[in-house]
Amino acid sequence: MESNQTYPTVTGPLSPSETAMLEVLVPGYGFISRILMSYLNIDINAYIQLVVAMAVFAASFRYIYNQASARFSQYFVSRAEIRLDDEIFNYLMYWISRQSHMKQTNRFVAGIKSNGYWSDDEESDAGDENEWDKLDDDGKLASFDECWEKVLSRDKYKTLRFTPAQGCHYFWYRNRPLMLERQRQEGSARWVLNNERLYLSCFGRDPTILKMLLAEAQQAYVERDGNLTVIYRGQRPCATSPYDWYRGMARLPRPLSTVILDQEQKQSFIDDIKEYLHPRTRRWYSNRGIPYRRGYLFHGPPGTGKTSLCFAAAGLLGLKLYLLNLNSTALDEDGLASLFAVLPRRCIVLLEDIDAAGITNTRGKTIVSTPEPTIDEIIPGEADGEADATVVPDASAKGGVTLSGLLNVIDGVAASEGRILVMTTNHADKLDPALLRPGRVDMTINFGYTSEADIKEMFISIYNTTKNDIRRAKRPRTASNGSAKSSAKSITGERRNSEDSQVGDKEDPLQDALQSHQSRISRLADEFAAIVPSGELTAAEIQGYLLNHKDIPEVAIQGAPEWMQSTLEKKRAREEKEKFS
Ligand SMILES: Nc1ncnc2c1ncn2[C@@H]1O[C@H](COP(=O)(O)OP(=O)(O)OP(=O)(O)O)[C@@H](O)[C@H]1O
Repeated sequence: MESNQTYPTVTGPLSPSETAMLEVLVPGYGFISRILMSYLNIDINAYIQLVVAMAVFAASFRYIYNQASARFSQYFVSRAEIRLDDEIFNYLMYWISRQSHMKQTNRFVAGIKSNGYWSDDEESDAGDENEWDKLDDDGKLASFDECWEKVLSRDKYKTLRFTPAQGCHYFWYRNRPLMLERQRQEGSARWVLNNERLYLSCFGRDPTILKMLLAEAQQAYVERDGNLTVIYRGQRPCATSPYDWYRGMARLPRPLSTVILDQEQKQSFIDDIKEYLHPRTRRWYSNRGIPYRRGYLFHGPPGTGKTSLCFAAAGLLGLKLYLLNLNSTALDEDGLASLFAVLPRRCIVLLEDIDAAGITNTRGKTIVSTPEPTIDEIIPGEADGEADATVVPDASAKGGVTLSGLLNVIDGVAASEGRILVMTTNHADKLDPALLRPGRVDMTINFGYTSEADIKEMFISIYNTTKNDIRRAKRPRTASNGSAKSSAKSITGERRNSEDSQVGDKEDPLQDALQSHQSRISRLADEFAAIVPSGELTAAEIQGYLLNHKDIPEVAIQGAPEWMQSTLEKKRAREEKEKFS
C-alpha cells in the first residue's frame, strides 16, 4: 500500500534522512536552507557534497601537512628549547635585543622596564657622566645646572628596547637561516609569568650553530657584567609563583680597603674564604667526609660595615651575591629549601639581620615577617631597616620559616654545598646556640664602634684621591674661586670605580700636587680624630657627617665639635629611653 506521507519541502540531491542527519550535525541547517531557498532561490543542498568534499580535503591536507612538517622537523631540523626560569633565557633575550635584524621585525614587544636582561643602571650612570664630560670638553667647567638639565632630559626618555613578539621570526646568523619562536607555555594561565619559552631552530640535524649562538649570547651577557658585583634576590614575582632567585642590580665592586675594620680581622676573613674557595679544598673536604660549606657571622651595631664587608668580599672574589630576607611570611621551609637547592656552585648567600628575623628562639618556632621587599631594593651599604618581626609559637599558623627549617637548609643532609653563607646580626647574644655551632658558623667577626685609627682611615678614604678620581684631569683646571672647595672638588668628585689605588705613580704629572694634597688630608685626619672620641660612633655615623662636607675637609673639622656634642647627646637620650622602656 502506497503511503500518503509528505516529505519536507526541501528537495535536491540529498535524501530526507541525509537532510535530517545534517540538521543534527549542523543545528539550524534546515531553517537556513529554507530561508535561502525562499528568498534567494538557492538550494544549498545542491552544493553540500561539494562543501563536504572540500572540508574533507582541507582536513586531510592539514593532517598530512602537520604530519609531514613534524616528520621534516624531526629528521631535518634541530631545535633548542629555552625556558624562562633558566638564566639562559636572559642571555638570549639580551642578545636578541641587540641584534639589528631583530630590531627590524614587525612584530615585537617594546619595553623600558629593567629586568633580568635589561638593566639600565650602569648605562644611565655612564651616560650621566658623559653629559658632564661633553660639557667639560668644550673647554668650560660645566656648571651643575647645565649638566643637570641634560641628565634630566635623558631620564625622561628612557631607552626603548624591542624583543620579538610571540610567534615565529626568521633571521640569518653566520650565513645560516635560523628561526626563533617565542611561545607561551601551553595550558598555563595568562597571569602566570613563568610560562614563556623560546625555541631556536635551524635546518639540519647538526645543532652546532644553535649552540654557537647560545654561547655567543652567554658571552655577551657575561661580558656586560664585566667585573660588576651582581646581586640576586630570593623572591617570587607573584603569589602563585614559586620562590626563585631574581637578578637585581649589578654594582661596581666595593674596594675592600674602603671597609674600615681591624686589618687583621679583615685579612683573616678574606684568607679564610680564599682557602675555602681553592680548587683543591673541595676534594680535601670530601676525602674527609666533611660537608663542603663555610659560614660566617658578622655581628655588631647597625652601620658598622657588616653588609659592606660582605659586598666588598663578593666584589674582590668575583662572586655573585644572593640576598634573602627571612622576614617574609610567604617564605616557607619548602621555598627556603628550593632557593638553597638552586644556588650556583660558588656564591655568597647573605642573610641579613637574622635576629630581627626571629632566630632568637628555640627550634620549631616561626619567623614572622614584614612585607616582601621589591627586587630592586638592595643597595649594599644602605640597608639599615630593622625589621619588626615577632616570633609566634606555631609554625603552621602564619607561614614563615622555622629555626629548624633554617638549620636544615644550612647544613641538613640535603643542604647545598659550595656556597659561602654570611649571616649578619645586631644581637649575636640573642641567637640560638644551635645556629652558631661550628659547621654552621665557622668564623665570627665583631664589628664595633670606630677606634681612633678607624676615624683617621675613614677621613682619609673620604677625602683622599684615587687614580679613578682624576682619570679626567687631563688638563689643569683653573679654580673658579680659588678656594679649598674648588681644589677639593676637582680631585674628590668621583668615587665610583672599583680600583682603589691611591695616586703616587712616578710618571703622573700631577704627582706633586697630589702628594701635597695627601699630606694635607692626613694632617686634617689627625685633627679630626682628636675631636671625635673613639669607641662612641659607628662608621656610618662618621661617614654620614663627612658626606655633608665632602668637598671641604676643613669645614668638616670646624663643625665637628658641635656635631659630636649633639650626636652624643642624642645617643645618651636614646639609651636612657631604652633603659626605662
Ligand atoms: N666599617 C665601615 N667601613 C666603611 N664604611 C662603613 C663601615 N661601616 C659602615 N659604613 C658605611 O655605613 C653605611 C652602612 O653600612 P652597612 O650597611 O655595611 O652597615 P651594617 O653593619 O650592615 O648595618 P646594619 O646592621 O644596619 O645592616 C654604608 O654606607 C657604609 O659605607
